Amino acid sequence: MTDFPRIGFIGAGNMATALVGGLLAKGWPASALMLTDVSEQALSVHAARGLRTGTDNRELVASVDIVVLAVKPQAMKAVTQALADCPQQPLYISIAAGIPAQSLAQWLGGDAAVVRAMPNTPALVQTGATGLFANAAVSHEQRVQAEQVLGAVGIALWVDTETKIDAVTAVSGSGPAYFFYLMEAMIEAGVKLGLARHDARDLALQTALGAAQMAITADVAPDELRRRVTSPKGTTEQAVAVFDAAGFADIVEQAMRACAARGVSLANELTGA
Ligand SMILES: NC(=O)C1=CN([C@@H]2O[C@H](COP(=O)(O)OP(=O)(O)OC[C@H]3O[C@@H](n4cnc5c(N)ncnc54)[C@H](OP(=O)(O)O)[C@@H]3O)[C@@H](O)[C@H]2O)C=CC1
Ligand SMILES: O=C(O)[C@@H]1CCC=N1
Repeated sequence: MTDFPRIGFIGAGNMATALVGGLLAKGWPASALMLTDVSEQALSVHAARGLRTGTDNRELVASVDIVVLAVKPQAMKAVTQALADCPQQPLYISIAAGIPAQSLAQWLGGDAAVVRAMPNTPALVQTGATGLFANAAVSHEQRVQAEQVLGAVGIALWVDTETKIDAVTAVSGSGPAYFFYLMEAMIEAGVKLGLARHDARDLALQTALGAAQMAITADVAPDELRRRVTSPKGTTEQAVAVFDAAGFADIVEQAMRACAARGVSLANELTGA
């Protein structure tokens, strides 16, 4: 094995593109990355920067150490069943929401080594957050490899039960969308308050970056950081009161519960459980 395991991505869409971009930026050699997709258009951006691309998933399995299954959950059964009789035994890393490792291993022929990973798109800029779960067929060396790949583009942590992957999906897999949604809303509100759109955008995004950076580096929790912004009888207090009156924390919890529940219902729909 080289220092950089060869990684093949089946599905060259949003998440695979974010992971590949993050790995390249981190110094992963382009020669160790390969992608397949049914869409030539999805592959063209990768081919243009010198990566190996193709449409034959079995050929990809034969030429890599790790196969990242990066198709939509709805396509996963057909994609994996078509690989069941491949003689090679790579490590499979599925990034699909919902689909259990046991179903994947069964579709892949029975005893495949499967890591379920739930990454997120900030992997593109090395600030990804990934939860990992390994089935019993995954060796210690393969666990290290999975961590090496996902850890190259952000933080990667193991969860001890597979059901927690749905919770990871609710927090960090889908999480970037929640923050983008808040950014969108803040920009629109800033414009309504009289700012030029580009100023509202610059201020909102820099504030998101600054708040995340502070929350990560501070020695106190986010609630204390919030209190430090909230002067008694001041302006922030008024904004927070409006959030509270609308049930902000409850809304966030309901949204995240719906997200995690969709992981479960996807599994039921797509595995016949
Ligand atoms: N987007 C995100 O933020 C995250 C996504 N995920 C998971 O990642 C997976 C991919 O999501 P995302 O990247 O957003 O989806 P995309 O639809 O952007 O990418 C999937 C790609 O796979 C292609 N594809 C379909 N069938 C095959 C096949 N048989 N062989 C090879 N490629 C095929 C699709 O082509 P076509 O469109 O023509 O069908 C598409 O280009 C999903 O399972 C999702 O749950 C996990 C974490 C975060
Ligand atoms: O929305 C989805 O289903 C995928 C999984 C997590 C983020 N995007």
